[in-house]
Amino acid sequence: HFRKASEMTHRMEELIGDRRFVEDERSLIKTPYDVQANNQEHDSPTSTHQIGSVQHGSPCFVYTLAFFSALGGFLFGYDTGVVSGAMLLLKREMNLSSLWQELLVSITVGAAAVSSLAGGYLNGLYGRRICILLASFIFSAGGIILSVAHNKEVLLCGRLTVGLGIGIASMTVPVYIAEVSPSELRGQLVTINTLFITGGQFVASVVDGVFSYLPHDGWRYMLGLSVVPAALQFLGFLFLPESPRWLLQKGDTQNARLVLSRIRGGVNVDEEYERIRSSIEEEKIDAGEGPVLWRILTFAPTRRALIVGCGLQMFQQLSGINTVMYYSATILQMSGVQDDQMAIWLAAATAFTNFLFTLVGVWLVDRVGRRKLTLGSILGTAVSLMVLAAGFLLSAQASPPVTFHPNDPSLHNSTCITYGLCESCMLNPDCGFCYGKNGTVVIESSCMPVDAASTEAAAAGRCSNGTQESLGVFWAYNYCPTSYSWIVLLGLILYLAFFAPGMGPMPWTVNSEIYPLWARSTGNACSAGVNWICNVLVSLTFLHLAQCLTYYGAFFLYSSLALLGFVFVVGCLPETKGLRLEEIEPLFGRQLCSCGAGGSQSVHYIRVNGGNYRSDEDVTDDE
Ligand SMILES: O[C@H]1[C@H](O)[C@@H](O)[C@H](O)[C@@H](O)[C@H]1O
Repeated sequence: HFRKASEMTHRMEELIGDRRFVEDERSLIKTPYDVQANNQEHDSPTSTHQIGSVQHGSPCFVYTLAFFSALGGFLFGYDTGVVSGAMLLLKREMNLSSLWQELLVSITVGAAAVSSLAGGYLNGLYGRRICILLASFIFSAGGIILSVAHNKEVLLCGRLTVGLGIGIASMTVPVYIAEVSPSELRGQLVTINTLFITGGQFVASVVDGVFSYLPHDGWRYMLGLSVVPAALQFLGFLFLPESPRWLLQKGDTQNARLVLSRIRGGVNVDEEYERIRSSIEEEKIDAGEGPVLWRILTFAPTRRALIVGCGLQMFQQLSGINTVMYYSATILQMSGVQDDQMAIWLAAATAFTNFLFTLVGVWLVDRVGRRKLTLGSILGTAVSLMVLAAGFLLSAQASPPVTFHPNDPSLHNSTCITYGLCESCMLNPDCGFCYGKNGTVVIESSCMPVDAASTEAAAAGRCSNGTQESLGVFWAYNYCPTSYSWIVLLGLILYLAFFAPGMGPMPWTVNSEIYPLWARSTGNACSAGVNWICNVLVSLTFLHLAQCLTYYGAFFLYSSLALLGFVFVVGCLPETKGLRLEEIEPLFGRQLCSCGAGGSQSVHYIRVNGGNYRSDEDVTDDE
């Protein structure tokens, strides 16, 4: 290896006449082909091209691989999205208390947090393919349990099972896609996984809408339908190959070369194969001793990558995406949609908007790059959250007063009748606002306890049959009638337009590429774990937060967190567009929080004497 390296060094010196491309003898040797490849990648991000002796053939097979893997993303989106509609039917049929409803929703996310962490270990040991097979098997089992459940305990068991599948899929799929993709398509293909997540959420809301017309057992179809994509993925992966990078790391060189050439359409893969192999050799020196997490934390470049990866995932969730999605039906109700069935369909429209703008992200990621896309997205997200908050603030200030306190003795113990404003009445989940209208002016309003069976009606009085427009009686649960609702609606649309192309997919995409192979499974497991933990945290605290800070306070808080995220991204996220996976680790060799600006393609990093990476321009000949 050493002799070959020296010969190549000499040849390169002859060819290019300087030492700019010559790195220390253990590291990758950049040939003029690499430079040409980089230039070509920038010129035409998706074209089929020829680099010296290396041809990149048709990416058809890679698209097939990405499709079958991204079914994992679809199931992630479907299973997290379908539950809200299913719950409307379930709570009636199984007589679920609010504690049970919360349990059934959050056990899935909690299980995903645990299994994403465990997925790192499984990935390293058994490979990406086995983990994807395992996840789709678990998804199928979970779907079957849910569709045949006859009591709430079995339901809980089913929801826990699908959560386990979601966690493993969420950390494995982006890694697998990144490892099989050619660098010029990698961003786009990994982002397709998030497109499938939001697609799954959209399909779930449509399925919810359709089966909500089926009062008995509709939920069985909603929850059970996930078996179809899960089985499809399982069958597909029986025939699809393992990641060549993982195979090489495990020393299975023959299969690694075979798979690589199959994925690249049978073209000459010598150069790519050699590059991966030499980078694995080199990593053995970096990797050191002890448990992987310890090695990641004690080696500066991987520690920095982990901070960036976990930080991005944390800020994705802290900018409140799942609250906004969950809350969209209410936001839309505030804008004047009274009918519940209509609200379900409008929530589907929100999910579709999220999906549509993720598609914009797929188109942009390899064109403008990860850094610019994330920066624009998080800044826009922060501003839209402010618009949302301002809408809620204005609505709260114009909140109609309670003018009528019913004298029904059965209500005397209820706190609802003590409120003086719609705003405070609406913030208590046990109460709703019952009112009449004179034109657009609210008249004869009262705050009433909610019916035990459904939030669509009051427990007593004029609104005990819900809204009856013909009688001029309106029931508002979770919102107040307001003339500022258009601002809230505008905020919602802006939020999705900014969040979905960048902050939605980029944390997953960036995490799939920033770790060296030895640290990739564990790094992704940790960052996916952070995503799920923050997801639980935000969803469980939202209602309490809204009660303490009111809605506008909560959204202002999310907006400030998004601004903090912007500062983090400015300082810490380097550009990885067009770089090969093996070329990304050096970007983290620089000091954290100055690497962002150093994301330029023209800087070459050199690991000096087996230690830290430095820009080639800073390294002296002696070093
Ligand atoms: O990237 C995804 C996507 O943005 C989803 O819409 C959201 O529900 C998930 O939490 C997130 O991880």
